[in-house]
Amino acid sequence: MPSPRRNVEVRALGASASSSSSSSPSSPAHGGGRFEFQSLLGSRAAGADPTCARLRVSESPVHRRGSFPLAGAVPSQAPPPPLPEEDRIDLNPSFLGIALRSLLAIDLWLSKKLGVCAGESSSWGSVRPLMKLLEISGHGIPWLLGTLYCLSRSDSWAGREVLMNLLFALLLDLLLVALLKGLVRRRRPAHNQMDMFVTLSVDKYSFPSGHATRAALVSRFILNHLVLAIPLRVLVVLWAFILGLSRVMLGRHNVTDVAFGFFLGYMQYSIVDYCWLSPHNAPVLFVLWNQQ
Ligand SMILES: CC(C)=CCC/C(C)=C/CC/C(C)=C/COP(=O)(O)O
Repeated sequence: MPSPRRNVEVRALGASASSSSSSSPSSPAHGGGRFEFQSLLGSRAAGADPTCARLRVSESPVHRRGSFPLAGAVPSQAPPPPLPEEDRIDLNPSFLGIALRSLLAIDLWLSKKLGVCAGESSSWGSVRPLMKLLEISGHGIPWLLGTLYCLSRSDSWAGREVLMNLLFALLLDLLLVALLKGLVRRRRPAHNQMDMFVTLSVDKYSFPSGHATRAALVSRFILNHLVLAIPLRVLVVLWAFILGLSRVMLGRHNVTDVAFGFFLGYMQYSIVDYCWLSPHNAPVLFVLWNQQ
């Protein structure tokens, strides 16, 4: 008794097609089996989904009798009946899907290549301690404690206003990064050693890089609110860039985590600037702080 055969169709959006009606299942050109692409234009009459071309996997060359060692064990004589709609698996390899997959593959490959300080035995393992020092320079705790300390020492309204907004920026950053990490749940690269200085539970995830968001946010904040000589301004930008690069070199992140982190941090500053806290729009905050 012939074993029941489950047909699976792979839908390819926009794939070029040849109508199934024009090819015989047993024609020599098809080796007795059949690749069935139903054209976007040509298969409406056959009741096909007009947005999809279909490849019947069970009849693909690898399933053809004799074309694969195991396939010969299951004789197939009659062409299969038409597929019910619910038996199809939509893989939908759209152009966007293919582009994203390719970007992801490049991202993983490049990140692995750049992860030269991921372990002591890595090719640049000797600079790992320096990278970890850089890591602490962009960590949330020193920035939060430093800002609180400066706030407590500040004796001018203008200084307090800037520092209050920096505190707001740092807290907003922590919140947004935690939210995104929890939503996206992208794992850190396999070559990462989880030996980071104080982390939150969401920090087991890598997208986006919290260090990169902070680096972009803080450096844009400093450049806009501190009067610095040009060499110092260059140093601030360099610090942010090298901190981002060090995340990939340490194996903590993939390149896209850091790139998106820079973008997010940059945008976060725009939010902070837009909602700028001042004694006029948030008097309670300033009065409360003054009473401390
Ligand atoms: C007020 C409060 C919740 C402070 C928490 C500060 C803290 C532990 C931040 C975590 C910073 C961190 C390890 C971020 C991870 O950075 P990635 O670049 O590895 O994403």
